[in-house]
Amino acid sequence: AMFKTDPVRPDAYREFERPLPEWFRGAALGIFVHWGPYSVPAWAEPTGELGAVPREEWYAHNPYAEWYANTMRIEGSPAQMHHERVHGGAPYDDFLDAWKAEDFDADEVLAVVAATGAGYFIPTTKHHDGVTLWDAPGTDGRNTVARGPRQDLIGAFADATRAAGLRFGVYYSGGLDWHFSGLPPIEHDDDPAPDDLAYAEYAHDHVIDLIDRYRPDILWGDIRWPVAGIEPGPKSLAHAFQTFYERVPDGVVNDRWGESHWDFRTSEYVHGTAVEVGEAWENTRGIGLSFGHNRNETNEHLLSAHEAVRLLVDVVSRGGNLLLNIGLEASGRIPELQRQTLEGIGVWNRHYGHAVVGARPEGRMPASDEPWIRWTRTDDAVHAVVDQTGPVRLPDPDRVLDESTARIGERHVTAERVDGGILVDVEDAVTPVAISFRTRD
Ligand SMILES: C[C@@H]1N[C@H](CNC(=O)c2cc3ccccc3[nH]2)[C@@H](O)[C@H](O)[C@@H]1O
Repeated sequence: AMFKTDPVRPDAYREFERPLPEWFRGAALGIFVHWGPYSVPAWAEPTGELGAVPREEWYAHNPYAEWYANTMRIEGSPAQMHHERVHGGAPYDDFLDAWKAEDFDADEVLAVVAATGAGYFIPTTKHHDGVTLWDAPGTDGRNTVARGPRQDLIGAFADATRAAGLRFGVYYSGGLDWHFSGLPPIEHDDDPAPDDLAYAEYAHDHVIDLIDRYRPDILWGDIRWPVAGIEPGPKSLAHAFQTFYERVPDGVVNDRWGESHWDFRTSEYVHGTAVEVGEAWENTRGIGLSFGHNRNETNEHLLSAHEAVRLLVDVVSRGGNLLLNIGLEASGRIPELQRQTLEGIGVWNRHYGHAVVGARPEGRMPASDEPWIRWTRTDDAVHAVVDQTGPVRLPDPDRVLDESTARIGERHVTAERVDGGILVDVEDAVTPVAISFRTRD
């Protein structure tokens, strides 16, 4: 199947296993960017979230606007009708030439990203349409240096990310490349994907080039790796991982490189129970229903800042990171609705980031979500994040904590033990509220 099953770790890849670097484990939040020729039409049906849409509907009504090159080729799909009506059925590559990135300023994007409190930033370098955002080997000019933006967008992002003091990652679509493979549109989960050695070596050379030129801290593969590239050989995936860890000793790779190796697991929209255990995992999603910008998305489709913060706190309380995606407009601007959510996350993190950045699970999961509460732990403190104000009764935490040290942000608050719990008076605060206690063990 095209999507990852539960990858096994062949012996040939065991040499790459290592402890998860603290910089990744404690990061809490990463920001993704999907940006490509698909950002010109920026059109998809806001069908629903991955996991909530029946699989038989998914491909012809794909809410992922970055799948436009596939959806527009499906007979009778609304995207095909849209493409005929609005773009006269023109070749997809016309969008590469129409993509000007005229308002793009990498430092401006990274200023918004850094203000969220995120610890890392990952742009797409090649999505499923095969267009590379740098002058990648073998692309024969089908890239953003030779055409469209006429700029090494990955280099610009890498420099701006480092200048902003964040870790830098690269997303690479290993499992799908509709241009290279020339296959018919995908309409079912198990439709074929490029698996031959020629493609595996082509993709290997791209990953090596990204490592050599941008020294990414994260290799974020997608879908999977071509099977022919898993086998030993001069251009095998093992060679790429070897090169990566030599150049970036505290680098990490995700779990979408086929049956090979991973430093951290990933889930997408739907929380994957098999994946979300321990502390080496990440949940990714768009701010809306799509990763690529979709002009059809309105407020109702997007996470508000409040909803995004609750998701962030929930993920961190269970040991993971949240990788939240921005779909940039073709111009290079951040869509206004998405910017509002990002700014709201930043406001919250300025108040309560101490409860999530560098935090670990506190070791209990709430029985229910009424009232909603999530616990985290940092070096010498325990944090109860609640989503209400007024008198709040915290269920008795297993850890012995000193209720006399209760704080909300910098402010000391009164907390008293009442039958089997701790009563805290939460006055006007930014919700959700992190109530912090010193531990006394
Ligand atoms: C970030 C997102 N990834 C999609 C491919 N998804 C997977 O390979 C995938 C989904 C998923 C869900 C649970 C566990 C593993 C998974 N892999 C792409 O098809 C989207 O365009 C977008 O780039």
